[in-house]
Amino acid sequence: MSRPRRFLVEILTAVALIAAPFVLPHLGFSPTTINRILIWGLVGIGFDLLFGYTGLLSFGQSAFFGSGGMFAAYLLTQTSFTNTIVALILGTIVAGVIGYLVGLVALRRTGIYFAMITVAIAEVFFFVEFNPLSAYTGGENGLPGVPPPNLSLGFTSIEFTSNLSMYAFFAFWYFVGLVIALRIVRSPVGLMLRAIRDNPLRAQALGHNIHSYKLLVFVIASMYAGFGGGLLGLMQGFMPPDAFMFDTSGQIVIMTAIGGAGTLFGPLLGAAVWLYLSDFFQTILNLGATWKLILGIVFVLLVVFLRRGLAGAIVDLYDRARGGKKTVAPPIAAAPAATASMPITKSAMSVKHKATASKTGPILQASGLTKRYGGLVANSEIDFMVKHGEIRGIIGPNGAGKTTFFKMLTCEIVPTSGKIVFDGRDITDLGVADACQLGLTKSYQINQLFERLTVRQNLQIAALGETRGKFRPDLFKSLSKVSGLDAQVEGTAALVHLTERLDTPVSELAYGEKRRLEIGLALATSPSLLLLDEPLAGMSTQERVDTVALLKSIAQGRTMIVIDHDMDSLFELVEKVTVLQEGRILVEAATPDEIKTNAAVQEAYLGGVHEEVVLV
Ligand SMILES: Nc1ncnc2c1ncn2[C@@H]1O[C@H](COP(=O)(O)OP(=O)(O)OP(=O)(O)O)[C@@H](O)[C@H]1O
Repeated sequence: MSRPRRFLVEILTAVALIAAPFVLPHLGFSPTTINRILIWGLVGIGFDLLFGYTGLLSFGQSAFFGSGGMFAAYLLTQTSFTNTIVALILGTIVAGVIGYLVGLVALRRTGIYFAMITVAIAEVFFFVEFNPLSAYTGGENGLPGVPPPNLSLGFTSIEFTSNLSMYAFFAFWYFVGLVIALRIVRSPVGLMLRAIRDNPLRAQALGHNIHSYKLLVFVIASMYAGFGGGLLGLMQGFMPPDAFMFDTSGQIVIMTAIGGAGTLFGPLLGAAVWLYLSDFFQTILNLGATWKLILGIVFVLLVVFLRRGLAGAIVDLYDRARGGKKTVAPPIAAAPAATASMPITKSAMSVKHKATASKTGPILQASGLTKRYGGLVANSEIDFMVKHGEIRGIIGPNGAGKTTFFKMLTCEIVPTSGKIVFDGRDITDLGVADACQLGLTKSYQINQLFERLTVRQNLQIAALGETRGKFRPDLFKSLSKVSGLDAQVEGTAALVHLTERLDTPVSELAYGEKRRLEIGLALATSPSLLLLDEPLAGMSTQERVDTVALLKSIAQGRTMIVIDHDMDSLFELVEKVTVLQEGRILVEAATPDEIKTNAAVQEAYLGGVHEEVVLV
């Protein structure tokens, strides 16, 4: 992409920021409202990274907004400190440190529990500000006398006192905040945040430390809030105590919901509408106390009718004006299925396997593996071994414990007792991300994809675990500059015959394609041992034939364990088969022919009918 096109968003934003103070007053915006919009827009960028991109709904932003703002205001009013920019930065750091400590606690839970913890934290900070720390925060009086922004150049100092100069100061920082956020969302970390939003469990199973990424974005959002709090003090010449109020957190959520989450610009648009309407109802229409009621109704209408917020509605309008959304993908019928005759392309051959300590002998050994759920024994005393280069099948009636066994092998669940050794290393107590990093991963019985992202982004998420390890805070690195990523993604797409669909959103794929992508995600992590849990589940007859052909091509030079109920297809693929029944091993490592005539297996499947049957 050419440089101007790559920076189009930044350029358009800069132009809009320059034009705003000349255009908005004609639309009824007061200078103070315009500055407030920038402050809320900036705080909202951090909140959008947390909520819109990562899916973490926090009601605790007031704690960081207040802490950062109060710290900067305290420095500027109660000490001899005069440099407003350094005070802002120090306030931002304080908010970040507090965000880190709060995040350590709050991020231990997810969903509604996380949201509730942040509500409680906001209330705790409000109390602390008013009581134990009132000597520093001014209690209910706040901190008056905050100087206007200034810029010390050594030989001279510029003061931003007029409306326009203060706007320029705030607009500059909004722009800096936006550019930083754009870099973040275009980095590998940005993609990881979206992966966590869409499917945190799969992101973890692909080798990523999702807790660290969540903590990182929580701290970033706290810093944006802290910086915004500092700007509020400078704008008003007074740091108000209500910055800590729960209402502050609520406003950020409301503005982001109106403007559109996951857009970065949504909070700015939301703040513009929200603050404009507040002013309009109170000062122009003189609605008295009823203005809040009307504003509430407007909020409900906006959120109900503009599901993707104002930013989403603008994008939809733009698409419509251009004659509908362009689909990059060919129609589903044109997407090639995998066939036995399809050659493995050069790029597919380049998909890596992780190196193992040895190349022969056992790669995986489980001994005495048991899993109990209360009184139910899902797996009991399983001894199991797979050698390098082997393709092993696992069969067993429904509820035999096959999936539970896979979950223990990939460290997704902890065994009640027993031991798992992978490539000479005891992995029994490791987590699923560590197991994946070592080269042991699985594809799921029920698709676990990142539905809102494209096929390319899905494969990138998987491949990033391999190229970057469990966690790397490379916030400012472009995704396109991660070495080896494109080759791994394109190679894997070729291997699972999804090259044509790389830029198609997963939600638009056919079922068979999704199953192939499910396998592709596991392959893109470069596993040295690949586990496939019912890869043929839910497929039509033709799709099964195609997928078996695909699995045969994938199996070349790999070590794999495959669970499936379709024995005809499985027996075509594997060399040895293990049979599970009621959580125990019934037959260990027999050939498909031995399995077909094994009386115990027939009894397990047919419940005691002792005749030779063809198992299907
Ligand atoms: N999280 C859980 N809590 C309680 N019981 C569980 C849990 N997961 C699995 N089980 C039980 O453990 C037993 C084995 O389940 P599992 O899913 O491993 O069997 P399976 O052989 O994979 O079955 P299927 O072929 O139908 O997928 C079943 O009785 C199941 O109900």
